[in-house]
Amino acid sequence: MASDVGSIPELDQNKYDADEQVKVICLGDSAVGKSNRPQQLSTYALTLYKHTATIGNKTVAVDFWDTAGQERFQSMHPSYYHKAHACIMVFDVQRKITYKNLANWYKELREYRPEIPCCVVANKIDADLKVTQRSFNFGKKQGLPFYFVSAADGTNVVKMFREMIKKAVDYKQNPSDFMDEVMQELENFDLEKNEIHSETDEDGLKAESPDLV
Ligand SMILES: Nc1nc2c(ncn2[C@@H]2O[C@H](COP(=O)(O)OP(=O)(O)OP(=O)(O)O)[C@@H](O)[C@H]2O)c(=O)[nH]1
Ligand SMILES: [Mg+2]
Repeated sequence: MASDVGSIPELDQNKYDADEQVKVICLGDSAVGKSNRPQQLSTYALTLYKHTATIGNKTVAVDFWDTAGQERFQSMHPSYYHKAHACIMVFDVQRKITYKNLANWYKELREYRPEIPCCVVANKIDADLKVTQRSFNFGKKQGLPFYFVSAADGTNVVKMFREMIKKAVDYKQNPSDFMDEVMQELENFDLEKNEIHSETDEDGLKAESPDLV
């Protein structure tokens, strides 16, 4: 599924001067289709997909974090959750156990990231379109957005990713978790500091000037 992000027309990998930068993580059992790749040996525990999206008039650099293998232990390393701004939880509509396990993934997510936006994705609907008539209440109970998706034929993938990127940006700019508020304050502070430096440079007062160092 994550590899499909590359086909989003608004995404342009060459834009690096983004206005905002967010981290989005994927959670879910093995083989639900998080990476949408034919079965392969899990050589790397982590794959990072870097993309640039245009949301409104802003360019957003997105780091999509995807796992391979680690989720078989039913738990992720804390660094996976660190500073994530949104989470996409995936299950396979063909395998009930992957739906049941969402509760465990969600519990772990909330231990590390109590407030970030999260959604539930029912993947592989191409295998049996009838499933879209069924209701999967886990997401509803938690008040999470829900998407029927096929990573194989692309149904709803772009829509879901775009909506989650937007939510990630909104969250980053307006965090409801205290530590995240502090992080955002620090980032703004750094930005202001850099602006002051570049203004100073334009005035010809360079940092290497001996009396300023
Ligand atoms: N029919 C169908 N098959 C899919 C879809 N998405 C993924 N698959 C297949 O499901 C299998 C598992 O997909 P992966 O993307 O490797 O699953 P994963 O969740 O990344 O698995 P791990 O990397 O082991 O955690 C592969 O054989 C994919 O081709 C889909 O939307 N429809
Ligand atoms: Mg994978």
